[in-house]
Amino acid sequence: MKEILFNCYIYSFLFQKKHGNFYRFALGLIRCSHSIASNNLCLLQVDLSVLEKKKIPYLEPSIPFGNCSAIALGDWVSQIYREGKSKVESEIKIDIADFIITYLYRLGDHLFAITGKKWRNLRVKLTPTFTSGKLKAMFQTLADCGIVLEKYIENIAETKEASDIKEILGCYSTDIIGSCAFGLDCNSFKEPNSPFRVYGKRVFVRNTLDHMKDLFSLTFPKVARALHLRVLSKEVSDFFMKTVENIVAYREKNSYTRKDFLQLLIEIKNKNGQPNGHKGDGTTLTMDEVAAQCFIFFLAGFETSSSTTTFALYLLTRHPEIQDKLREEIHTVLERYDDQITYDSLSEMKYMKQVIDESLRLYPPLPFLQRVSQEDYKIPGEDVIIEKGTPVFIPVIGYHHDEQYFSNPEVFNPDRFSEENKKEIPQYSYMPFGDGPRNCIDEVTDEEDIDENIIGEERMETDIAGTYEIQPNINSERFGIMQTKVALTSILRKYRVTLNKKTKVPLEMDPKSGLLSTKGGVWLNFEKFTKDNRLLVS
Ligand code: HEM
Repeated sequence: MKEILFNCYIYSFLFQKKHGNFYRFALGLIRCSHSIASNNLCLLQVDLSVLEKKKIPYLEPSIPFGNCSAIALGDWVSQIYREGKSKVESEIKIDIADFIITYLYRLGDHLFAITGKKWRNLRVKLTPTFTSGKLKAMFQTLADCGIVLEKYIENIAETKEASDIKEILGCYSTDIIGSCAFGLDCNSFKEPNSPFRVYGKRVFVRNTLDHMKDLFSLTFPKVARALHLRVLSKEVSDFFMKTVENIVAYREKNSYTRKDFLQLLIEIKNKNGQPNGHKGDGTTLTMDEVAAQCFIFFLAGFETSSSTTTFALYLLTRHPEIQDKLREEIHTVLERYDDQITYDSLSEMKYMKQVIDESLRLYPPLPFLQRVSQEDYKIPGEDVIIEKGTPVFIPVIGYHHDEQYFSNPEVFNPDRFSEENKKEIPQYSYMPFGDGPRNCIDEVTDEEDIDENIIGEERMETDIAGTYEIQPNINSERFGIMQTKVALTSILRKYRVTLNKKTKVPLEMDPKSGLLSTKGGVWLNFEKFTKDNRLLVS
C-alpha cells in the first residue's frame, strides 16, 4: 500500500516538471449566462498560467493539492461554490444550456466514462430499457423487495431497538438492482455479508490512496490511462466481471432469456451474429464491456436511491408535521387501491414526489456534475476559448442551496415543488439527475407497440442536431424515484419514524465517500401506527 502511495507521488513529481504541479491547477471561475438562471458558477480545472493569460478569475490553489480538500465531497463543493461566487467579478459568461447539452461529455471510463460516438450508440441501445411498459413490467420485482423491507421493519420495530436506516436501505436497493439488472436474488437482508452487498459497499468507501488516484486521473487523464491506474480495486471489479460472465454463460448455454437490463446487453453483444462481440463503437459490445455496463448500472442505481430515501426519512423525522401529511396521503391513496402498492397508486402520490424532490434539493447524492470539453469551445461573444479536454465542474449542490434561486434555502419545504410553485424554479438551478443527453437515464414515452430501437434512434438524432428536445412522458417516473416511493410507502404507512440519539445532528458527511453520504448512519426508531392514524402504545 505504502509503496503504491509512494509511486503515485513519484509519478506526480515526474510530471510536475513537464506539465506543472498539481497545485498549479486551479479552479477557474466562469459565470453562466442563461436567460433564466444567470450568474450560476461553473468551474474549470486548468493550469494557473492559462487562467492568468485568459484573465479568468480563480480560486487560489495551495500546495500540494490545489483547490482540493480532505473534507467531505458535498461540503467541499458547497465551499468552493460560496467562495467562488463571492469572488467572481468576471464578466466572462457562458451559456450553461449550450455548455451542458451540446459540447461537453462526462469524464471517465464506462457508460459514465465512455465518450463521443461510442457513448451515443450505446445510450441509444440502452434507452429502450426505460419505457414505461418495461418499468411497469419490472415494478413487481420492486414491489416484492418492498414487501421484504416492510417485513424486516416489522421485526425490528418489535424489538424496539433503533436501526440504521442507511444500512437497511442499502440492502433493499442492492436487492432491487441485483434483481432488475441481473436477475439475481441477492437476498441482502438475510445475508448481510452476501458478496454483492459487501463489494457494493466497498466501491463507495474511498481511502486516501483512492482519493489520490482520483485526483491524479482527473489532472492527467491520459497519463493515468497509459499507466493503467485503477480507480476501482481489482478485487471489486474482478468480482463483478466474473459474476456477469457466469450469468451470461448460463443464459447462453440454456437459451434462457429474461426481461432485464443484462438481456438487452447480451443482445447488443451478439448483434450481427457475433456471439463474442468485438471491440466496437457501441453498436456491439465485448463481454468485458457488457460486464462493465452492468457494474455501472448497479453502482449508479443502488447508492443514489438508498441515499435519497435515507435523507428523505431523516428530514421527515425533523419535520413530523410533514411526515404526518405524507402518511395521510399514503393512506388516502392506498385506500383506493385496496391497500396495494402498485405503479399507479404510487404515481398518484403527488405530495410524496414533492418530499423527494425537496430532499434531493437539500441532499443531491451527486453534488456536482463533471464534463470535459470535446472540442475547443469559444465562449460566444467573449475572447476566451476553453481548450479541448478541459475538465469542467458544475457545482449542483451550490445552486441548490443558493438564496438567489431558493428562498430560505436551508429550510425543508416540499411546497416549493407543488405544481404551481415549481414553475418558478429557474431552469438549470435544480439538477439532482443532471441534465443534457448524459443525464440520469429517464423513463421514455410509453409505447410498447412502437419499435423501441426506433424510439432510441430518433431521440438521438435530435441530440446530434444539438437541440436536445427529448421530453419524457409527462407522467413518467424515474426508476430511482419509484424505488424511493416504494420504500417510503412500505415504511411510513405503518410506522412513525423518529430520530434516535445515536444519530449526529446536524448530519455529518463522510469524507471517505465518493458521493454525498452520511458518516455513521442515520438511526431511527419505528413506532407502529394503526390504519386510522393512531399511534399504538403497547
Ligand atoms: C434517486 C436516485 C438517483 C439519482 C439522484 C441519480 C442521479 C444521477 C446523476 C446526477 C447522474 C449524472 C448526470 C449528468 O452528469 O448529467 C446519473 C447518471 C446515471 N444514472 Fe442515475 N440517479 C439515480 C438513480 C439511478 C438508477 C436507479 C439507475 C439505474 C437503474 C441510474 C442509472 C444511471 C446511469 C446509467 C447514468 C449514466 C448515464 C450516461 O452517462 O449516459 N440512476 N444519475
